Amino acid sequence: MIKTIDLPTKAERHKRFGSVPPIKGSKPTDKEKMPDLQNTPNDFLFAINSVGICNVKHPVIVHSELEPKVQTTIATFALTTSLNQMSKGINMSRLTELLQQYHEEGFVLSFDHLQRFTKELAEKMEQTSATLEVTFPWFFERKSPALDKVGLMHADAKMKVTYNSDVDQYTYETGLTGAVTTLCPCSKEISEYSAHNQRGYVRIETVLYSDSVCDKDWKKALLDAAETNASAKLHPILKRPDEKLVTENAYENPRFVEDMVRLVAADLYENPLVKAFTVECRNEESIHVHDAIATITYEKE
Ligand SMILES: Nc1nc2c(ncn2[C@@H]2O[C@H](COP(=O)(O)OP(=O)(O)OP(=O)(O)O)[C@@H](O)[C@H]2O)c(=O)[nH]1
Repeated sequence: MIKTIDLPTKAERHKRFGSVPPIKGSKPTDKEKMPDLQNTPNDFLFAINSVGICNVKHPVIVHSELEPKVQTTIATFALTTSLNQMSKGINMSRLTELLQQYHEEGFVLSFDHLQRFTKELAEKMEQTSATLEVTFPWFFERKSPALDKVGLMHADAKMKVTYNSDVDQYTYETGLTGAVTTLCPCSKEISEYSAHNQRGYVRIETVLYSDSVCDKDWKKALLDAAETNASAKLHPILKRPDEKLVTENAYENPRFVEDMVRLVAADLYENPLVKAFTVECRNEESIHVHDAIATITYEKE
């Protein structure tokens, strides 16, 4: 049997919980009559390198060399501009206004689009430089090594584009963090049986040559650099024949964190798109409660 409660109306409930009617204010409600504090000129002591909004979640379309070739994913944006010393603030609403405009046109995360976006952003905000940074989970199909069982994996990808109107130039950065298996060479060497192994996280950040930004799938190149140098790849689905292969593969390719970052660095060095890079490997050690970590930063010029 349903119990009945004699509830007051919603308006009465709100009143009882403290809501009060709006006052008849004296300040203007028309946009034209409102003071524009952000655009009030004065000497505000310092120019600002970067001001804007971050942690903005938005759906985007991602193209990929791997299956699925087209996917919709949720990205996290940071949209910022520079600000000169004589302006109090930027017009922040214009940042999300532009994001909505691109969303309505179908926002594909290509360097082409991001390049257009940052230039429009700098113009719309009347500032010399604008930066768009976007991170998103990128999904790709992975087959099991023996039985070809297909499942979806993901890595965390990042794109960053900065436009500088003073020189009419862009900078392009990419990033990817992927998980791999690493098996300890020392443990393999000294033990009668087995070797400790763990999940390692490879984080790669790159600065690309401006003239090299093209249709090539940079995500796949960074994923390959991380995975093909590891003891073994991770898989969403493994049957017994697959598991045997993955286990043996890891044993055949032991890696310290130092080995990982050096080998990934060598692949990035050989990649003609990459001008500078940072590679970090962090192993969640299975024989410790702490992690092992190594980093290399390198500039080709
Ligand atoms: N500059 C600045 N704006 C903020 C800050 N915190 C909040 N705001 C935003 O400022 C918004 C007003 O946006 P503006 O773009 O300046 O509004 P507007 O001047 O009516 O917009 P335009 O017509 O495009 O010039 C509010 O909705 C707030 O979200 C802050 O710390 N700095």
